Amino acid sequence: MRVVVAADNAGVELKNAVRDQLNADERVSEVIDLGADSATDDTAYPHFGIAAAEKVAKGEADRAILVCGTGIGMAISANKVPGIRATVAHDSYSAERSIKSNNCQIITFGARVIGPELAKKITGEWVGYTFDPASASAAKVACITDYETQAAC
Ligand SMILES: O=C[C@H](O)[C@H](O)COP(=O)(O)O
Repeated sequence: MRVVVAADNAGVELKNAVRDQLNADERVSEVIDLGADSATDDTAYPHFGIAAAEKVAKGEADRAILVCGTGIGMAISANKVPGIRATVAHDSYSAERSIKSNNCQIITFGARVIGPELAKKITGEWVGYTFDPASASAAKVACITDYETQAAC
């Protein structure tokens, strides 16, 4: 699994902690860090969120974890990229269902909301989940995709 990580200045520290854990996870083949590299980088979160989501949408990565102050701005930004399903996931159950129900490629964390230990725990669990295209959830996700591509659903 290839995972992109990115954060704005509010999320740099948590992003780095998540990145380091992903790098140590043998289930993860590649971690692509798009920055920010420093809390002094004041590039706004949409630039990071959109860049990360585009990498996933292009097939250059499988998933992404994005961090800002709340996780909300990153989720909104990533969801503007066609084909991307992103959500804030500050608890284990939501992170699990983001994959199993919604086939989300991206979860986001708010560094002002969640602590590093819980974020790392959720990250480890999240890597282990896969979406079942034969599940009853698949048609529901397909409805979203159909809307996005302007087909009826
Ligand atoms: O969703 C936005 C993020 O939380 C960001 O880190 C902070 O945004 P703000 O400076 O506009 O509050």
